[in-house]
Amino acid sequence: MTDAAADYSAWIGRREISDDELALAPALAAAATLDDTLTHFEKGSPLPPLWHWFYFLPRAPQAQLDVDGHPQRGGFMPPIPYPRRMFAGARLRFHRPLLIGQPARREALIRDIRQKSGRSGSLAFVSLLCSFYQDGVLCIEEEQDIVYREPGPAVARPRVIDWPPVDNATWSRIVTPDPTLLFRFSALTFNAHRIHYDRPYAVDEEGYPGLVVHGPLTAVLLMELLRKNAPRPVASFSFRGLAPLFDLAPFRLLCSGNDGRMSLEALAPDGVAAMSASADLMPA
Ligand SMILES: C/C(=C\C(=O)SCCNC(=O)CCNC(=O)[C@H](O)C(C)(C)COP(=O)(O)OP(=O)(O)OC[C@H]1O[C@@H](n2cnc3c(N)ncnc32)[C@H](O)[C@@H]1OP(=O)(O)O)C(=O)O
Repeated sequence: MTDAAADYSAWIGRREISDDELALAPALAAAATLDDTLTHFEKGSPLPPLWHWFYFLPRAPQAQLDVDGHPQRGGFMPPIPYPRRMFAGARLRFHRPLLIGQPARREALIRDIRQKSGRSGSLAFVSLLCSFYQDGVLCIEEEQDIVYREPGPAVARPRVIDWPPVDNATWSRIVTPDPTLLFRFSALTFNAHRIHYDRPYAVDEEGYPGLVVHGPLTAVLLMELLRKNAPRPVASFSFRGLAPLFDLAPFRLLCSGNDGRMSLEALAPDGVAAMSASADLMPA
């Protein structure tokens, strides 16, 4: 790989187009993984928000995977040399639901690449703008932040507290992130990143205390809490990963708000926020 201080401006503006038929099977597999036994899905059903992540899957041949399981950098993604890739966050606007069983298109654009200095060391953020179309109509706009970190000290195993009670106005859920859930989510997204299923790699190579929960999984679980309880569909959603979650202990999801402005959090087993998110519901 190249120098961390290298100029990656040639990657800004790069585009990648991916077409998919939005088959029924991935939606049924996602419903099983997310324990949704109530929603009936068939061809023509609207895809729940964020479930577009189960389509337009990466197609890098096995021979082109890097040691971490992601496609080698230097193709669509810039050849940033920091080895620790993480999904940092995203901001989405939902204009119209994608419909299952109909062709759709994803257009991805590298919008920005920024080098930053954080408490964990040097960071490089790649910001992707992804637009999703069906019948030529823009359905979803998503700005995604992928971060590459330099190696740092090993991350400590999380402390575990007893969860305090929540008030009646807050929707909450405790999630047990066991390896089967992480495996099924990796399979749904065709994400071969080894931190999510290869414990020796996650612990010995990347310094995590356990398997890492996918940021998009935590975001989907927060969105599911909203989808099952909110009175109206979600118009926009944004989230930021603050600290990794692991398969070592349950974590808690919280959602509260009013007038259609919702605040959401995923709390690590020690009670500290690991992801913060916000959502706006469609107007009444
Ligand atoms: C899928 C998939 C991979 C995954 O799912 S990995 C698991 C999910 N992701 C995570 O668990 C990430 C959790 N977050 C972190 O570990 C840390 O927040 C992070 C990203 C390493 C940064 O921590 P630092 O303490 O080093 O950073 P600072 O708080 O000091 O901030 C430094 C500057 O960076 C900006 N920044 C920090 N976090 C984010 C973020 N999540 N999104 C965007 N920007 C962020 C922060 O604002 C500071 O910027 P300034 O301009 O103010 O300097 C897969 O690989 O596909």
